[in-house]
Amino acid sequence: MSFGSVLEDLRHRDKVFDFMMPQASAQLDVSKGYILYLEDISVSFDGFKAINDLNLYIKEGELRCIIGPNGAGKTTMMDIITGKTTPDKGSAWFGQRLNLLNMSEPQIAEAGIGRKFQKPTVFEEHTVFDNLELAMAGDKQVLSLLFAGLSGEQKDRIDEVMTLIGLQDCRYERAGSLSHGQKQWLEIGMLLMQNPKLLLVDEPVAGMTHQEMDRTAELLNSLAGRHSVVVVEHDMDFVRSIARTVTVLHQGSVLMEGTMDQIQNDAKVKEVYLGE
Ligand SMILES: Nc1ncnc2c1ncn2[C@@H]1O[C@H](COP(=O)(O)OP(=O)(O)OP(=O)(O)O)[C@@H](O)[C@H]1O
Repeated sequence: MSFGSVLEDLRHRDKVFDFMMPQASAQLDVSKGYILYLEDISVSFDGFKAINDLNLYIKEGELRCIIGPNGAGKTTMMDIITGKTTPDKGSAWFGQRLNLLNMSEPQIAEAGIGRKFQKPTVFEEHTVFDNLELAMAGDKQVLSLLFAGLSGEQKDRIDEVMTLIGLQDCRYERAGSLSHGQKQWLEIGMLLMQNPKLLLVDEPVAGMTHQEMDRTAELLNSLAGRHSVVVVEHDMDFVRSIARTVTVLHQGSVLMEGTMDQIQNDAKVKEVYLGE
């Protein structure tokens, strides 16, 4: 990776700064087994209640899927967790000790909440390896990394993540030449370089082939346990293939939580969500 090309990217890509957060804070306390608590959260936009007394609890290490019709409040909920939107009322805690409503977006990222947006935003001109290297660097470390090179431990970490996301054979390929699915995995890998405790993933399989979807299901399943993962997804086959617990949002509140079978057989869900 050349110094000039990285500076060029830094000039043109605000997004790079998201990848340069230091690793998860030591303050996270999950001794009660839960990593996220959202309680009685409401938020209105111009008088319209996008989130309405929402309660949601995520256990440490769990993989949760959130579904719901358009406008149910899924994106707004993610925005509240990451500090982009401040609710009108309610509380949001990351573990027992970190009050998300008192933290800025960078502080929340630094504390260990990583978010993957729907559209992949990898550095197209850089290789897979370099993308992961850049993602690993803290904002003060990027220049020293360029000059001093990587330690053995850092190289091992990049290799580990590259294998996890299934791109070990593409390490020297330009990210721009990867398939859509591979770019999505690379971006998940870039998030993992920050070692987040909670990963929020927005519609990961939109636009993927069936094969890519299967691989993504495997990847997200393999992350659960070491990370807590919240996936917002519209594709029901995919949700069925990964989720143990599914939460249905409707009009800014939780309509139901349960297994996919329970949800698909629930009369309320059929009425409001499946339109039956
Ligand atoms: N900044 C905003 N200003 C005004 N209204 C907003 C704003 N953000 C969201 N909304 C409204 O709040 C409601 C919830 O939107 P949100 O995007 O959270 O839903 P969603 O479940 O993510 O939907 P989709 O599945 O379509 O992405 C929608 O009616 C939306 O129009």
